[in-house]
Amino acid sequence: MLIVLLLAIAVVVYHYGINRILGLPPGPPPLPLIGNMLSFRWDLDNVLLDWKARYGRVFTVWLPAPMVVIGDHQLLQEHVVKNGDVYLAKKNPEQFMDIMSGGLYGLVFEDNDMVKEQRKFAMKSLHEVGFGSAALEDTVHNNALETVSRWKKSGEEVVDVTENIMKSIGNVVWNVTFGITLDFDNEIVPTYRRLQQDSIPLMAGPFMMFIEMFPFLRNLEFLFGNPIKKLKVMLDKSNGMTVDAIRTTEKSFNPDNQPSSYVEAFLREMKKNEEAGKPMGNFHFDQLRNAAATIWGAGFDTTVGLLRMCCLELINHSDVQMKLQKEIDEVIGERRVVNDDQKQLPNGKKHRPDEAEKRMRERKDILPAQIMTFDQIRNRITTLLSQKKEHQRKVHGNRQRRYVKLIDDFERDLAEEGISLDDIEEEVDLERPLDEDDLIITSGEIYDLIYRLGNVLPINFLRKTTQDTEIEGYRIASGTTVLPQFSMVHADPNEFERPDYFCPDRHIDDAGAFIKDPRITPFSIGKRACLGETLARMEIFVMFATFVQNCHFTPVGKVPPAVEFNYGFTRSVNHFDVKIEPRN
Ligand code: HEM
Repeated sequence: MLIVLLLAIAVVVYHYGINRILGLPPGPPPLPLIGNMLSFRWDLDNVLLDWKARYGRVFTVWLPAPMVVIGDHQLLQEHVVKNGDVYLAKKNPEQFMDIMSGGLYGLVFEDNDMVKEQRKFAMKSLHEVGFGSAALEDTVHNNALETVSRWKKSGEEVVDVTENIMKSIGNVVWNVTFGITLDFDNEIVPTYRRLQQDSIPLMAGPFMMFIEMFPFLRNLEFLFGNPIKKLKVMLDKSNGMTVDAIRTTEKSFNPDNQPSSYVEAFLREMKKNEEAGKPMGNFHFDQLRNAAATIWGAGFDTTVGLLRMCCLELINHSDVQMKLQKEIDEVIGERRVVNDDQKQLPNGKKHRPDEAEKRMRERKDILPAQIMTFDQIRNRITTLLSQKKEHQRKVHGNRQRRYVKLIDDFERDLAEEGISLDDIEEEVDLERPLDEDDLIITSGEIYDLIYRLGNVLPINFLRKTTQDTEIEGYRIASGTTVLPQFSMVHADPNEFERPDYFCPDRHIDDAGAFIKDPRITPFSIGKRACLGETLARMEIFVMFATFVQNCHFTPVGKVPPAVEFNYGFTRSVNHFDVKIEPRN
């Protein structure tokens, strides 16, 4: 009787499809227990794009639990961005978090009830401790300079760029997280990275995916080679390092001072609650330890991986490297690279005199030679243009007109406010007009290579709908797991011609100007997008432009190493060596 019943259920499920029965969008038929796991590959986007072509812009995949996949630019904007609150919650990996953190804490997989509060606090604190500030940019630039000065001395030696990039980025993020300035050659950063790299294959392995669906498997881990026990040993070490760093910060922490790191901001909040006799709520030590570990972990390997990939691509595309060098020589020359080199001209709306004054006060200490008046800017642009060769004149002509127009608009806006240019001319930076529009090839390279093809997260974090909603006519019930797979857009041939092909020119228009592309969203979208975007964009630009300005990268042998990836939660290029010659 039971067999007949099971057979009848199987026939119904086969005939109607499990997705339809459960009210989910269509998708590849899943197998019992393992769903669509047989089709799983770490470079999942190509598999997902095939399914998108077959089943439509929204579809269901079982890996091994069911999830609704959205990998279409328009749909991501219409739903995940516009209905942000519906996609605010994560489908948290509870078993994994129990093993790693002892519960749902931190800033990626924290309990959904604390997301709004903790994100808001983190954003405020990170801004307070220096995101977007000249001081932090200075730290990044100093680390970039230390890196290139070591590379320049490498002579005939073969260089693994990872070591110094890792130290640079590690020092910056450690500083932002704990307020501790490490020696460039400290042991903490490499040890942490080793632990991170050794634990990722265990964390991202199929066993972890299955225990989320079948938690009882945790008791049978001995059958699978004790992955949890092995993982625990490494996690205890890295958690211990986080606790040690927090304790060091605590020793010098003074709640009356402006916090210099996320940990100090958190400690101040704890103290404030305690003094006001308020319950500690979510501002307790477990949350502090996990949030600090998240900022450190999320901000470290992602940026290191992308900068390594840049160096590898430079030796694979020597033509691009030459163009980048030429552009950086012309636009920046030998002066220090600043993040504002990639920003738009001040248009008078964002840069009111008080703000300009603040920015210039911050900058004056570090960039004394670069302050200029508007007249000097006009003169400089004119001189610059007159020196250009015929084929460059067209591009620069466009830019000159744009600069002069922007300056005129700025002047008019100020006049409306009763302020004259003379009042603020002292505060204008010579190099500000030499912006993203000038560093066209550099910006195109960063956009196409790092932001479109870089793809550090092969599978984005899963969300869980907070209320019933509808996508493409399908009713999506509250609590449904959704994968907002923005990287599918970057790899979609319907969006980008020959998407696998690295091509900075696709971001440059016919008039030679750089165009930002809203379809490229490497920091994800909606209300759970990356919290470190401001820092990451600055680090990448300042470091990368400083590398190109100072070093020439060549392959060790005749043939450059292949661009191949290793996968875990994150994706990064395999080990490679280069030779580096100094450029100045
Ligand atoms: C180039 C470097 C980076 C890239 C490409 C990157 C990308 C991402 C992506 C794709 C997410 C997932 C968003 C989602 O769930 O939809 C994320 C989350 C996050 N990132 Fe980044 N990130 C980078 C650097 C950083 C840095 C420097 C920090 C901090 C200093 C940081 C902190 C975080 C945090 C805290 C989250 C979790 C946000 C949440 O779940 O609410 N990231 N990042």
